[in-house]
Amino acid sequence: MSDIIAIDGLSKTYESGFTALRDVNLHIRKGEIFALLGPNGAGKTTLISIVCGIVNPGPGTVLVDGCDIRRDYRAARSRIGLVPQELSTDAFETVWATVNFSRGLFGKPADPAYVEKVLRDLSLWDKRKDKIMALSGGMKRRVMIAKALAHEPAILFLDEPTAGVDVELRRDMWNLVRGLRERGVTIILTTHYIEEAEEMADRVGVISGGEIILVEHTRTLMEKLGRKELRLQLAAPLEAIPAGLSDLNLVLEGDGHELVYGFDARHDQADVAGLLRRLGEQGIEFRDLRTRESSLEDIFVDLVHNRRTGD
Ligand SMILES: Nc1ncnc2c1ncn2[C@@H]1O[C@H](COP(=O)(O)OP(=O)(O)OP(=O)(O)O)[C@@H](O)[C@H]1O
Repeated sequence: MSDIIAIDGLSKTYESGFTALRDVNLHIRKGEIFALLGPNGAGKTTLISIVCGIVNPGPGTVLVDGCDIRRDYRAARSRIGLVPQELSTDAFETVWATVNFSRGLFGKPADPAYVEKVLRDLSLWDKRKDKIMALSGGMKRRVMIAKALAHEPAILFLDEPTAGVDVELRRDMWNLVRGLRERGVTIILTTHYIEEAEEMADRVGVISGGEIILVEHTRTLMEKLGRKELRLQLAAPLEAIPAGLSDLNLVLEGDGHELVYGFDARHDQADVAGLLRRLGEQGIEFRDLRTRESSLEDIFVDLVHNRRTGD
C-alpha cells in the first residue's frame, strides 16, 4: 500500500509558546483505517488540524496524496473530509442545502444522486428538508459527516466521532466507516474508546506529550505487548502466596479468593499445566478458571504511563 499522508519532522509551537507537537513522523497508507490514540492534550487535534489546513504548521513537511499542505493547500484540502469534534454548521439552512453547499465549496459539480446516497447511508434522507437547528444532537452529527463526505474525499478524518453519541449512531457510524473503506477511502480517527480502535483500526498510533511513541498494526501490537491472565477461583481463600510458588508470577485478589497468573502473550506456551500440577501438590483447590487477554486499553495505559514515569 502506498502512503496517502506523509508527515515528516513536523513540530508545532503555539503562539503561547506551548509546544504541542515534537518532530512527528507518521505515514498513513492508502485505504487503511488508522486510529490515533492519546490522552487528553496529547496533540491529536493539533495534528489533524494541521493536516487539514486549519492550524498553521511549524517546521516539517506534510504531503496529502502527494500535495504539500503549504504550497498546494487547495489540492491537499480537496482530498480531505473532516468531521470535527464540535458541531459547526449553518443552523438556518436545510440539511439538503448544507450538504450540497459543502460540495460546491470544493468546486465539485452538483451530483444530487451522490448526495442522496450519502444522506440515505446516514439515515438523513427523511430529514433533508429540515433546518439544521430543528435536528437532534445525534442528527446534527450525522449532518457533519454528510458535509465531510459531500465532495467525495479520498481521506476522512473523524475527530472523536463517537464521543457522547448513542449506541445506534455509533453502530451506523462504524457501518459507514467500513463501507467507506471498502470503497477505498482512507480513514483516520481519534478516539477515547480504545475498544473501538481495537475492533476497527488496521493500525494504531499512540501520541503522548506531542510525540508519536508507537505506530503498529493493531493485531501485532496486541500480540507483542499483550499479556494473558489465568484467573483461578479458589475453593478456600489463601492468606498469602505459598512460599513453594513464589517463583511464579502470581497475585492474590478478591480477599484471597482469586489467584491470578500473569504471563506474556509472546510466550503463550506458558506452563499452565505445570502451574495446575504445582497447585495440586500444594493442596490448593480451585472451583473455576478463566483466561483473559489484555485489551488495547491495558496496553495503551501501560505505554503512556511508562512514558511519563520514564520506565
Ligand atoms: N490555540 C492554542 N494555543 C495554545 N495552546 C493550544 C492551542 N490549541 C491547543 N493547545 C494546547 O496543545 C495541547 C494539545 O492539544 P490538542 O487539542 O491537540 O490535544 P488532543 O490530543 O486533541 O486532546 P483532547 O483529547 O483533549 O482533544 C494542549 O495542551 C492544548 O492546551
